[in-house]
Parts: sequence; structure tokens; C-alpha cells
Amino acid sequence: MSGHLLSPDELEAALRAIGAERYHNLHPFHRALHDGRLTRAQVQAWALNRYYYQASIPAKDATLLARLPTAELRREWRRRLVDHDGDAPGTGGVARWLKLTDGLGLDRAYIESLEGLLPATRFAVDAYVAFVRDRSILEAIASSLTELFSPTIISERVAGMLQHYDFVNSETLAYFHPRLTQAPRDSDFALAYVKEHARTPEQQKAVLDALKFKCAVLWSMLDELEYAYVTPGRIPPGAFRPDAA
Ligand SMILES: O=C(O)c1cc(C(=O)O)c2c(n1)C(=O)C(=O)c1cc(C(=O)O)[nH]c1-2
Repeated sequence: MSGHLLSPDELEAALRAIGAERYHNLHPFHRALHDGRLTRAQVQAWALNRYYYQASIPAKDATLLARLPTAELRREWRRRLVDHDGDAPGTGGVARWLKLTDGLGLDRAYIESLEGLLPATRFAVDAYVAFVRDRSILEAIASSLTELFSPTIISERVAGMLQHYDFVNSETLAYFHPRLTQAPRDSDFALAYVKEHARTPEQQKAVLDALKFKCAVLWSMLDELEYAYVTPGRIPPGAFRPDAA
């Protein structure tokens, strides 16, 4: 597609097509999570690993915030920091994620220590933070666009988990509720930004590639969860062992 300039609406359609093909709602581990086919131990492993993603998102947003050139852009982006970190102890998305890990019977200090992470979780999340730090502002903003697709997966996940697992309830899944309004607000802004600022075929390709990269970050996290926690005997040395928790 190089050389061909897309209209803003064609660019949006191309971005949505990437999500339709590559977003992590299609991963077998997520299908199993939402359909009630995981054990409590496997759900614990998912929540423990996903904690590192959640905890790194505000750091990722802070590196981008520092590079944004206008007060208007910074005001828009700093809301994300408050969403995740809160504005007082015990508030915000990361704190709400810890309510989920508490509810699953995991020790907070162990979760926060990151000791039990799968290696691929660390690599994938660190790659996302580095991407946002090192690439153009346009690519960094485009890499957040997986959030266009997250309200659908979150609705599916909450409904499926409440229906199938007796070890979660709407209080332990409280993390997800505000995301249903925060994610569309954030992704509407990011989508309008890339539609306005990707004005050459090269910039449009960079935007599409940034979204592919981000889909790969999310996908690879689930690949290793599936590898390590579905077939016995494959947990990497040092990673969370449900039987020992
Ligand atoms: O539950 C999910 O499947 C899911 C996906 C994503 C995403 O697509 O990146 C995010 C979130 N949740 C989320 O809760 C969140 O705060 C978030 C921030 C970002 C981002 O890239 O800035 N993605 C996501």
C-alpha cells in the first residue's frame, strides 16, 4: 500500500480492519477465560501478569505527556495518568486492579514485587513503553488505538467471568466498569488525532504499523500465558506457581 494516500476515513477503516484481524479478543486464552474454561489458578496467572501491563500504562503515558508540544494536548493526555494512578492513595485503575488480585487470593506484596511475572510479559510491556518513548508522537498516539476495540472485549469478559466463575464478583471486577467510558473517550481523541496528522503515505503506514505492533504486544502476552499455564510442566523457572501460592 506504499505510495497510496488514504482519505482520513479510509485510514480509519484500515485501522479497524487491523483490530478485526489481530486484537487479543481472538486469542484462544481469552476465549477460554471468557467462556469459563480456565481454573482459578489460570485466572490468577492472567491477573498477575496483566498487573504489569496496568502498572506500566501510567509510566508510558507520562513519557508521552512530557513530549507533547501543547498545553491542549497535555491536558488531554494527563487525564489518562489520573485514570490509572488516581489522585489519592487507593484510587485509580492500578489500585482497582489490585482489588481483583486480592479477590483472587493473591498476595499484594508478591504481585507488586513483579517476581512471578512471565518473561514474555516483561518483554512485551517493556517494548510498549520503549516504543512510546522512542517513536514519533504520531506513532506513540496510534499505538494506544487498541482501545478502540477494548470496550467490546471488556463487556464480553465481565459478563462471561461473572456467569462462569464463582471466585469473582462485580466488586472484584470493578476495574473494568470505568474503562467502558474512559476507553471510548481516549480512543476517540487518538483516532481524530491520527486521522488529522497522518498526511503522507509514509505517516499512514507508520500509524498502521504502530497499531499492528500494539496488537502483537497484547497477543504475545497471552501466548506465553497459554504456553506456561495450560499444559502442565511448562512454567518457566521463577514464574508464579499456583500450587506454591
Ligand atoms: O482489558 C483489555 O483487554 C484492555 C485492553 C487494552 C488495550 O487494548 O490496550 C487496554 C486496557 N484493557 C486497559 O484497561 C487500559 O487501561 C489500557 C490502556 C491502554 C493504552 O494503550 O494506553 N490500553 C489499555
